[in-house]
Amino acid sequence: MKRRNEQKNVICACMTSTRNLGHDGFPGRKFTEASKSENWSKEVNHEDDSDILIECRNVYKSFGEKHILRGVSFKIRHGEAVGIIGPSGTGKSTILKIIAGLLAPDKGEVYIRGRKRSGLIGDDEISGLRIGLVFQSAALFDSLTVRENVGFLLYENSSMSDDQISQLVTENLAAVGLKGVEERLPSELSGGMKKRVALARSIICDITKESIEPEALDTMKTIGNASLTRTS
Ligand SMILES: Nc1ncnc2c1ncn2[C@@H]1O[C@H](COP(=O)(O)OP(=O)(O)OP(=O)(O)O)[C@@H](O)[C@H]1O
Repeated sequence: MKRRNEQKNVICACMTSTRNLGHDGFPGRKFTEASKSENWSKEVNHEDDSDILIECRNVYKSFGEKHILRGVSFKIRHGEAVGIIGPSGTGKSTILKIIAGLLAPDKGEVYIRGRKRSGLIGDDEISGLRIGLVFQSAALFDSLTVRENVGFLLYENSSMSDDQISQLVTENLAAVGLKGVEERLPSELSGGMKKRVALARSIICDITKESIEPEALDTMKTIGNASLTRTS
């Protein structure tokens, strides 16, 4: 994954070798020395906290008797791209859902750009935090073409013409390395291509946010299972 723009920041949850972090001039930082979430707090000390975009403080989350997150604390700074690494079922997606406001923590706090997230994503007071999601399952609409999936929000909620939307869709697909797939159905794509289509859908929301109703943006953010969160 390469950073295209200094203003974009990406957090991802994945199962990948730690050696992939920090390559290609890409600032990687490892939270986890072990899979347990209580070890996620290890991080480099910075003197200046003014560039913190996302901060989790002592976050706890259980599902019934399963204590998944036990005091997770970390800060993510402007310009950083951070991978959360760990075995399946250790809570990577759970912490992303909490950051994005799809789940509430049992205890602890999440700050986005210094603002405490005290509710879920649909709450008025936190609208406009501009967190985009790409879902683990891609969460594409099976019966819609790639063009319709990526432009979904715009077709439904903007005043843009079909031609304008179409052009934006093509540009955003090209930005994620996909060309000539606009008229395909999701079933005709590989798993990786589906993920990139989902990423294009997330990016298009950000680029065109001025022309979209705020409530529609919130709706778009809540579909599916998050594996990657992007803020700008
Ligand atoms: N809504 C839920 N209800 C009950 N249990 C849940 C719920 N969501 C997640 N869990 C449980 O919490 C644990 C952590 O799930 P999570 O999806 O965060 O793991 P993960 O680290 O992202 O896993 P993977 O790498 O396999 O995607 C798992 O045991 C899962 O079964």
